[in-house]
Amino acid sequence: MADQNDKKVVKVYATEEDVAVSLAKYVADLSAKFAKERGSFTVVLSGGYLIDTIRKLTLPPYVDSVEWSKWHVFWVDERVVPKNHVDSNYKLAFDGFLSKVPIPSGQVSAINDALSAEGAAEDYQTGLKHLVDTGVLAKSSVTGFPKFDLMLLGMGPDGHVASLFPGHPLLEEKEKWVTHIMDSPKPPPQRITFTFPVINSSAYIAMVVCGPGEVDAVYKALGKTENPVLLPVQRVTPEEELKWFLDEVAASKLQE
Ligand SMILES: O=C(O)[C@H](O)[C@@H](O)[C@H](O)[C@H](O)COP(=O)(O)O
Repeated sequence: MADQNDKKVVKVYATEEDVAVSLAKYVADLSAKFAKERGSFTVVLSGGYLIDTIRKLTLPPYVDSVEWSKWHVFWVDERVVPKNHVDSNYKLAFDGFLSKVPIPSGQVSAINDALSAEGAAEDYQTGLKHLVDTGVLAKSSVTGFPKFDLMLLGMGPDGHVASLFPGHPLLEEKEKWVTHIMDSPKPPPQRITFTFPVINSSAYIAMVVCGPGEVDAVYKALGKTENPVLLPVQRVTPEEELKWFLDEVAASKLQE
């Protein structure tokens, strides 16, 4: 098996606008590749600024050229709140992205917001199993976990990804595909999240970080000094490629 570092690409763009332009092309190219190879494209979104950074996909040429009918959309994590709540990652993605592109609504897998955190995580996992059984969602021949085509992830200032926070026992989950957290240090406290075995079984991951908030975390994750304890983001190792999209501000400590 290739060294994980062979799969890591770090790209630094002058501005956030340049990141957005380049990210749209990356996503559109992968959409075309998987639509052709598999007949579907399974895309996982996170919350946070990521949704704003994929805005170019909602504009020409992509809004007209991407095969949106092949897309199946999921969330790497979701807050356990109603879908119309200001904290909902579904609402964030709907308002900023999904309402502007013609993805069939039946192919958008939101959490069931009528359930408890535990129930919603189980229900989401059951939905994923069904999609693996019907072949919409691939399965990793390496791990046996579902293999999403592309995850679009953001990172928090503490190096968290999804709702997997530094020092939290959920970092060690090895069996479940989707789990729940009742004590998220970032509000709101109740969330559901994909686990590392699922994140790391995906084919491609774009890690998108712009602006000043995560400068130290980017440096810890990608700088020359080794940390005694890995940040959650440093545990991210997809099967094909991990591509970091940084602007010069986020990468400023790396370039010192
Ligand atoms: O629900 C969440 O909290 C997000 O899905 C989370 O994974 C997010 O992507 C990072 O925390 C970065 O968030 P910011 O963009 O808000 O810094």
